[in-house]
Amino acid sequence: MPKAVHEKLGLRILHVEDSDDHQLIMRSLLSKTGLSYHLTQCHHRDQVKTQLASNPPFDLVLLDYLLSDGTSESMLGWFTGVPVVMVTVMEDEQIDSKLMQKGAADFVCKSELTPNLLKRVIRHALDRQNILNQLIEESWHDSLTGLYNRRFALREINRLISERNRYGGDFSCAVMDMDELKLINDTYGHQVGDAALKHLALAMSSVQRDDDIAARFGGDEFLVVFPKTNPDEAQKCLLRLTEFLNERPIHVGDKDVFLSVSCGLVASTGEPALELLEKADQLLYRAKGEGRNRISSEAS
Ligand SMILES: Nc1nc2c(ncn2[C@@H]2O[C@H](COP(=O)(O)OP(=O)(O)OP(=O)(O)O)[C@@H](O)[C@H]2O)c(=O)[nH]1
Repeated sequence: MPKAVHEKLGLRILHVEDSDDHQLIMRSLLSKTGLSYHLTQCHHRDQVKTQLASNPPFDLVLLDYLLSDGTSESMLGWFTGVPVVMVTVMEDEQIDSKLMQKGAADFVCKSELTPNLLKRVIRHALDRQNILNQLIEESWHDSLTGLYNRRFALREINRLISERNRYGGDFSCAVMDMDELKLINDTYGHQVGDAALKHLALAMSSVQRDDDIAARFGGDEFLVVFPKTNPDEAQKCLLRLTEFLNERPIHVGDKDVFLSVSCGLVASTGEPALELLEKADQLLYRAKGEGRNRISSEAS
């Protein structure tokens, strides 16, 4: 059975606490939990920033609520994907629930902490984070094909647009639509239609490069984002996809059913995501209108 995170060797814990005495108490409590850990302690925000910039990511943060220069509430956003346990001098239900809503994993009172309680709080925070990470992962994927979904793809496109507009750098993007899926559904049934969509997803995953992002946008519409790629290079990837589909039909009984896609390929010029996708859609309609099974780009 795989070990839970908290049982693995060397849990990397960051403790943010401005008082030397309370740092010492936390060191002592942790040493009695039986956990195996590496502890980094910081007194103030700047030290935390330095740690975050220079260290491998932490597995858990113990964050004192009240620091010498104010509450540490705003720091909750600094530790994406890492559980943060707030440590405080006294209980306060309102602050407790406010911080939990802002993403804190737990809220514990210094005077109540014992090694056993600390161990349990750490274990629960890590388990909770694991479940959260799984949910986040699932919320970014399409359940039929396993590809990324529209939400994730749009997030990535927006990220690439910001990067491009700040630092420069080409990226391309292709909207694609399976040809004649309605006919496949009507002829062979919806299950075969589903199998066709999964086959296309397999083709996309098989030909994509590591950095490319393949997503199902919905229905029979898909999207590939090609970071750091001009349309000529992106076109080569799409041609590999076409080849894959030409060489590998899906089998329905003793029949081979060949799939094809129509694509609209565009290069980002820094416009907002929806404008970029609208341009790609127009080119996709052109590809459909010109007979399907083709790539339409701004240059073609
Ligand atoms: N099996 C299956 N069919 C789906 C799914 N999502 C959408 N469809 C079907 O896909 C078909 C898309 O039809 P159209 O938009 O007319 O496109 P098409 O038949 O592929 O024709 P062209 O795009 O013009 O080549 C519709 O019949 C939808 O019901 C799905 O998840 N599974």
